Amino acid sequence: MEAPCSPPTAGKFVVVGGGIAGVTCAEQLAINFPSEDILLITASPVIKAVTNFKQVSKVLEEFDVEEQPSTMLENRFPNIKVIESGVKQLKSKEHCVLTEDGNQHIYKKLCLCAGAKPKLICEGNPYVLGIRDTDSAQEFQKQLTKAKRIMIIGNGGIALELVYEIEGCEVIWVIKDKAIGNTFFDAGAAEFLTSKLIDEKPEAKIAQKRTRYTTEGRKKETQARASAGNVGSALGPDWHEGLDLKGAKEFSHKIHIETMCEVKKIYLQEEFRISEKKSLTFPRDHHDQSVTTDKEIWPVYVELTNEKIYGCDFIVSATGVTPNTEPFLCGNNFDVGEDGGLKVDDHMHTSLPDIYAAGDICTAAWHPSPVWQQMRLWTQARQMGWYAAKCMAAASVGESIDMDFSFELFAHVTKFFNYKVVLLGKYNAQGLGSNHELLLRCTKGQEYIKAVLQNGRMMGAVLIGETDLEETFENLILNQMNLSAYGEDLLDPNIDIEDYFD
Ligand SMILES: Cc1cc2nc3c(=O)[nH]c(=O)nc-3n(C[C@H](O)[C@H](O)[C@H](O)COP(=O)(O)OP(=O)(O)OC[C@H]3O[C@@H](n4cnc5c(N)ncnc54)[C@H](O)[C@@H]3O)c2cc1C
Ligand SMILES: NC(=O)C1=CN([C@@H]2O[C@H](COP(=O)(O)OP(=O)(O)OC[C@H]3O[C@@H](n4cnc5c(N)ncnc54)[C@H](O)[C@@H]3O)[C@@H](O)[C@H]2O)C=CC1
Repeated sequence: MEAPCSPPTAGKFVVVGGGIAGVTCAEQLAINFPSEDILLITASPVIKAVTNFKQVSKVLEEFDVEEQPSTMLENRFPNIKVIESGVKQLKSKEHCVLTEDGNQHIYKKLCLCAGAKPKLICEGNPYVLGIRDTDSAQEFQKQLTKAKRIMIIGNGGIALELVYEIEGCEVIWVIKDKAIGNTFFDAGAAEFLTSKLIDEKPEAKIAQKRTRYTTEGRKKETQARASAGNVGSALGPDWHEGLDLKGAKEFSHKIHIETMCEVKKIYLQEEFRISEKKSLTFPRDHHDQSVTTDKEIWPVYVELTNEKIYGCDFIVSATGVTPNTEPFLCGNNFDVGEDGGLKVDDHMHTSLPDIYAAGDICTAAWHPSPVWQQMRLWTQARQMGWYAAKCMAAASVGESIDMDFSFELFAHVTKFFNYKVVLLGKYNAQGLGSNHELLLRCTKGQEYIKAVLQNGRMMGAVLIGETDLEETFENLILNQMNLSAYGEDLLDPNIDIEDYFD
């Protein structure tokens, strides 16, 4: 029997999770309260630190992420103490968390930043892999080196990155939608990008921001695992840079896309043999030499809802994430969002006293700005962690603060298919209904620009390629200037629109 937690008289600020959200929150608390001890409890042996942070415009930001041993964080902030152990239970009434190492920790204010885990199409099948942290990415790479054909399910960030990066292996890409990349793009942008997939020649990568990983202290850490049952921190931008994503053969992209369908049934080899069903060969065009033959026997077979069956070496389920809430829910009456996250208000406060949440684990349940939406991304994890710390600090001295400016406008910079991609505001006209217009400019192989307008005001934009328009568009969305008079000039490449709005 565990001893009951003592009452919350001398509790500390406690943060759970060593990802971007948790580390940013702990750092900010440490700065605000230099004479208090801040406890960071994390299941993973390494933490994620934001370095070289640069505010490039009002809302767009750039930074590197370093995976570091937790001692580096403690050295930088002597008042942060890191405990490497998973939280197994939260007793919110007693203001106490219990960790797997058998200890209990009393908090005065707690911030839950335990991230999320892959939402797999089926649990417990050894041929279905998810990618989240360093361990799962390495396992995927190991399997890929032996693979002749894999299947990728899902149409979001991970799938987009994988189909472009994988070489030397046939890829069957199964998507529910008509066009690729539905979480980020409309059909027009998808068409612009698709030409890159058919391009057989690998091209030089453009210089872009990289996630840097420290090697210092990492040797023993790479062998270490997150505490039993827990995942490590999520990977971030350019997670695949250090991995050689090459299959068993010598060629670049070989991708077949099955659109508007899902997985109906997965058969193991023997099950499939008994079923006497027939699988298809890899679809090829006339000048294509297929690497696999009709005679191939695969470890696993997938029947799709369009009745087609393909065999493959393994399946990647890149089908989104589920917030890591289990250890915190039992016995605690949290309000939980439809996506399974802990609902937080505009001060990152959950529905329970003194408990905050930030990053992938939470569901933003405040009334958002008309041009902001939550997406489980690196930048939002940092912004939420930082703002949660500010709110915790203010509340502990009886003050209140205004919502941080970063939640005024959704802004995401990333790279897909070797193009720089900037997404702003309601970039896909999300929630705008039919009452909006789109302005488009596209130069094949170079750039794709889309502006979303409603009642003459810019509500969002997609900028693919080196467009140099992000700051101007960011300002136009933020100041909600009436642009009706400019019409199509707005995207005319012969007009320098920055001059218009200076
Ligand atoms: C493959 C991949 C590529 C991505 N690429 C991008 C990208 O290009 N751009 C972008 O913006 N975003 C990207 N993301 C998303 C981004 O990485 C996440 O949104 C972000 O890192 C979430 O941060 P977090 O701190 O909320 O959670 P996490 O990074 O998941 O951290 C959670 C932490 O909590 C710990 N933890 C979990 N359970 C417990 C427990 N019970 N007790 C104690 N500790 C616990 C974990 O060990 C971990 O340290 C990518 C994600 C993946 C998986
Ligand atoms: N460059 C970037 O910004 C990147 C961001 N990420 C982030 O990492 C996280 C995980 O990435 P993803 O797994 O790609 O999630 P995601 O949320 O980006 O995409 C999930 C995709 O899976 C599809 N899907 C869901 N259930 C399905 C089912 N049963 N069958 C078929 N398809 C299904 C959805 O329609 C969607 O296309 C996300 O938060 C994502 O935003 C990941 C990689 C790159």
